[in-house]
Amino acid sequence: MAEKPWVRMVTAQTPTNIAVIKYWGKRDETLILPVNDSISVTLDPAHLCTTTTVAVSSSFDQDRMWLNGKEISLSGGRFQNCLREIRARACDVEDEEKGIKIAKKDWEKLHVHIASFNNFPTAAGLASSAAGFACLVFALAKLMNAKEDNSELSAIARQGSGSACRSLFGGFVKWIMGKAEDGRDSLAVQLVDEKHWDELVIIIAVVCSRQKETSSTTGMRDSVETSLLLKHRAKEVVPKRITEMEEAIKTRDFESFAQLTCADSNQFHAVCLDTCPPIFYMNDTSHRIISCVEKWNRSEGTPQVAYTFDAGPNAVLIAHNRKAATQLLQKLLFCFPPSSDTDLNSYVIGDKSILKDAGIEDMKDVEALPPPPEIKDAQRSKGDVSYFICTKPGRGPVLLSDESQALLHPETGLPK
Ligand SMILES: Nc1ncnc2c1ncn2[C@@H]1O[C@H](COP(=O)(O)OP(=O)(O)OP(=O)(O)O)[C@@H](O)[C@H]1O
Ligand SMILES: C[C@@](O)(CCOP(=O)(O)OP(=O)(O)O)CC(=O)O
Repeated sequence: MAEKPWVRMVTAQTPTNIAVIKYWGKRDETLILPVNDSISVTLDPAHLCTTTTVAVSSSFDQDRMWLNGKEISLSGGRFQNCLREIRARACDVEDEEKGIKIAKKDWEKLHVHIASFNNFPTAAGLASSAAGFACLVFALAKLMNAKEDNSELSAIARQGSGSACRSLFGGFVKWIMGKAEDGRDSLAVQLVDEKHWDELVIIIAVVCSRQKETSSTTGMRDSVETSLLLKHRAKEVVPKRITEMEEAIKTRDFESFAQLTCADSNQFHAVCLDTCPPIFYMNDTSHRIISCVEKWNRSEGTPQVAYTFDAGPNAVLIAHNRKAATQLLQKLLFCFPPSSDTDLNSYVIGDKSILKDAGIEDMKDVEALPPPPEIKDAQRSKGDVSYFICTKPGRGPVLLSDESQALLHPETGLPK
């Protein structure tokens, strides 16, 4: 090792993902092994992503982490499992430019600093844990020169949070549940990359929620213990749906894709209701959004939009193409206009070009929107949606080589 204090850093950016065939239920709580396969679409990191810088230095005396600028404890089992698994795969590192040489055996003694930032709200039902653990594992693997490919790394990220394993790839991703008791075959694989079906547009309605939600971890534990519907779903329903979903994605068959996505989201929430005590993740606004999409799809004769809801009230709406997304946004803004003190610019974020396509430039345009003809006596309710995010399927993790994007100081290894 070099004699004078040195810091080696790596910065990575990782997307979040939304499941279209849901993971719900574990067969092993510690290793995080699921009761069924799941499939997700990765969301464009331009709008929703985690950036993580990891640093190693002989001068660090303990592992430390800062999340969104605040120091957090790394003592939790999930962080410890990820750190241990990555350290076990560390290899020799040589940085000639900085004169740093770290031998494989040294990694056991060296400590790391981690700084992470989510460009979207943390723990708000937007899968920050998925992007967060994927980014942590990916960045540490690069720092420690681990030779594992992204599928192998996904099996480590899985031990941070199950859904995190699917954030190691872009496009559409399948988490294979695996059979092995030690979980080595429970990992993610890419089905197709983000270019395969690039006409899809995704609009997320971040729904105001007053009630405290049951965490996914607790919720799925209760479902495994009490829901008979979950047993039936995992054994009979999901295996068939996985095959059909893979085919729909491969052939870009939006009709089948939408039917499967909506049905699977609804069944997941039915399992939550079938759990004792029952879990309510969706609220009235979520139900109104479903009804709005169902009515429109029905009136068109063929689905224009698919909806899916995770463990919270937020709606993720996947539109067939830009035209459908434009019409969808008009309908959504009619039904859920911003409250009087919110400006349009902060109400529709992400890819704002869809707003432009919809001919909406200011609040006057929102007020002038016609009611969706397929909804009888369409009501307008202000303030039920916090904001909308317009996005699309996106790429997997990347390394950021520009040091100015690092979250840790290159000399001290402390947050900038
Ligand atoms: N960038 C990050 N790096 C590492 N861990 C993170 C990061 N962001 C979030 N986490 C972890 O995930 C936890 C939040 O996960 P939680 O499941 O409560 O919310 P969520 O993933 O945002 O929402 P949901 O799972 O309902 O979609 C945080 O407390 C932290 O432990
Ligand atoms: C409803 C879901 O979003 C559940 C995600 O659960 P988590 O991955 O957050 O749970 P843990 O593995 O306990 O961390 C469906 C999905 O993403 O497949």
